[in-house]
Amino acid sequence: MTTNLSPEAPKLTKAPPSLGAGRSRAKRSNLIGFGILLVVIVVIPFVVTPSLMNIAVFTLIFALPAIGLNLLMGLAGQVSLGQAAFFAVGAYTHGILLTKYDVPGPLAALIAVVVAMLIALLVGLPLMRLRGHYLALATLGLGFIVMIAVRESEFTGRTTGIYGIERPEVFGLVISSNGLFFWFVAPFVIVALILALNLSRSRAGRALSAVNDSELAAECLGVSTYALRLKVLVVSAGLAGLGGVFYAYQVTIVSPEIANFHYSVEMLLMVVIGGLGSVWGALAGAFVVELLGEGLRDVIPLLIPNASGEVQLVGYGLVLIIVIILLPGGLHQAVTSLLKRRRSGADGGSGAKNSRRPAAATGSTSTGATSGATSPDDPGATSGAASGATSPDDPGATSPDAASTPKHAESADADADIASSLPTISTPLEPGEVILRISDLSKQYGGVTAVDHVSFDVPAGRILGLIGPNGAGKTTCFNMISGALAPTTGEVTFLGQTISGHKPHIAANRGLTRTFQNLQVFSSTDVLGNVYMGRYRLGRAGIVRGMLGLQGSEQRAHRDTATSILDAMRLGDVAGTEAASLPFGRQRMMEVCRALAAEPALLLLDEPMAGLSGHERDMLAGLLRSLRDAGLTIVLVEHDVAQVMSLADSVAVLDDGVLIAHGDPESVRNDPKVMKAYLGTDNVDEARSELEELS
Ligand SMILES: Nc1ncnc2c1ncn2[C@@H]1O[C@H](COP(=O)(O)OP(=O)(O)OP(=O)(O)O)[C@@H](O)[C@H]1O
Repeated sequence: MTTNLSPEAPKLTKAPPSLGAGRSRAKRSNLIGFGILLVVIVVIPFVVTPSLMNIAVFTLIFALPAIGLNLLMGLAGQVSLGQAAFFAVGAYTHGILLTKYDVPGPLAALIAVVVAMLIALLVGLPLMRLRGHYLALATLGLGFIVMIAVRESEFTGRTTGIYGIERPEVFGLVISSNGLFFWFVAPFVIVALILALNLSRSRAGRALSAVNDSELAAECLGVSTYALRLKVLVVSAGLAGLGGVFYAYQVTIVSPEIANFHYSVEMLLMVVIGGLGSVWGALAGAFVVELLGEGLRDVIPLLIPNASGEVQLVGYGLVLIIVIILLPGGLHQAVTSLLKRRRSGADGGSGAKNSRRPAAATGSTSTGATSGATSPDDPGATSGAASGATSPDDPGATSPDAASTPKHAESADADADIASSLPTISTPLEPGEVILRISDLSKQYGGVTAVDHVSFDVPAGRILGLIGPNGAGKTTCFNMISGALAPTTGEVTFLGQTISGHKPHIAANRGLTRTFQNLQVFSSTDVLGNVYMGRYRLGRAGIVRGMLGLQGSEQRAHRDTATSILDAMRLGDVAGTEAASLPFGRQRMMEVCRALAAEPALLLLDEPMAGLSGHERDMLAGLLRSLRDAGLTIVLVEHDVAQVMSLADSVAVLDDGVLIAHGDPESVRNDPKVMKAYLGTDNVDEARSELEELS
């Protein structure tokens, strides 16, 4: 059963974060980008015509809200249709403070940005708890509220707005010309670009990308989706507010129209044209939309005489549709595919032979989202992404024995030794003490009782096998333990604290990690990026540190650990490969690596052997034994009864949601109720011989 917590991410192609070889290439590209930008900024005021200068100034002004919106949509997966509201709040606050209260410009700007952020916080606090497109609807409403409020209020100048805003002064020099103003705004845009780039590469940025791939998996690794998204909304509004400040300076009049839906559509268009998730794309998109706006202003009156300004929206709408259809990854996709083609032409295709190189992270942005494969809009999508590797297109994947077994088969001893190369396990309990208590747990789906008043304890440092026929309620039980589902009745306590009814990150941050029956792969990143995400709960750097780029050493340490886990688990050769393109068996092993990277005290494994080759099964079984011996507690849902019986210290059996047996493997194997559940016969001798055959 797949549970997906987030149905709301947009389905546009998103620029993927790479943690493998593409990372240094991205750094180099950014440096080149900033070099070019600096030259352009210095040169433009000397070479362009006044009308182009005007476009250039508005490009920089609107790049700020566009960068913010891009963070919100591309990184946090939240669509906002009201970015103009925060822009307007910034512009109005700044204008009012300057003209009515004579507040110095820098202080007024700071207050304007803070006010925009506070309003975003107020809007986001209730909304970010909801799933779906509520933020889009609410922000759309917010735009109308701001527009009507300023239009109706005397304080904000009604329809006339706030006028008489003077151009800023820097060291006594009035920034009067467009060229000077362009240079005045440019440093702020550069800083915004740096902060946004840092954020998208940071621990928080990677977590948000992971949330967009699979909210459930990210939450189960300790990511608080709500808190992260709320913070990004606030940052995004701050950038919009800053854009509003410069807008107020530039036009010197702030009127209600700036909160108009029209501007929100423009900002949305900037993000989509630039490429969702691409920080540079937001700047490029701002330029294209400003240019387009200027063009449409000239063209529309020729085509439709007496057309109102609103008709321009039709033009934007058409461009939006064309871009979504023809270039879902926007300019970012166009540029990266071009560069990739040139690169592969330059090395005569030799790059493809290097399996450590990320196949898509460096260029192709299309894999996950164009197919919708990782969109949380589609609950089956992530497993689809995973199973994409098992499709008939990938024959190797459907026969994992052939595809996923490393050529150099290692000895069983070496397999069992893997555990010693993994992060140390620290369980705060003595072996045998209760680490997980399940009390009277039930789950009702309408008339279906998936789990029926189940109670059992899991002792620390042991492997508990949870078995049962199809539909017995095993996954539902797992989902309630990990927090993916709220129980109808009952309680789950982990390390003495109640975790049931809380979001999965609560249990995850206490040391409970899980894998999934239907794989939940973070398909927007590479294999290393997936395992790196397992380290999330052990990191400390938040959004601010991430934006300031002050988490390098923490990231390096986690990346090194993730690399050594992959090496230990014989996946080092695919560290830089796009995760969703791995054969099914290796994806499953990667999920196990990701879970182990979290250094859990309790590991829930949902059918970890499914789809593995014989060698991989043996390797995993050896690994689980070693991990148990090292102190890790494991709860294992598995259909391979023989494996469970040989691995588990105790076994719990569910049938039709009811716990029908719980004890050591031998007593469970001989329990008539278990035999009946599995084999449908009360005849103990007949059942026993059939069970023996099965084992
Ligand atoms: N979201 C849902 N809505 C309605 N019924 C559900 C839902 N999820 C699970 N069920 C039902 O609850 C029961 C238990 O399902 P669950 O997936 O937990 O079983 P399972 O033991 O994990 O099965 P399997 O081994 O086939 O994965 C089944 O009858 C299933 O149809």
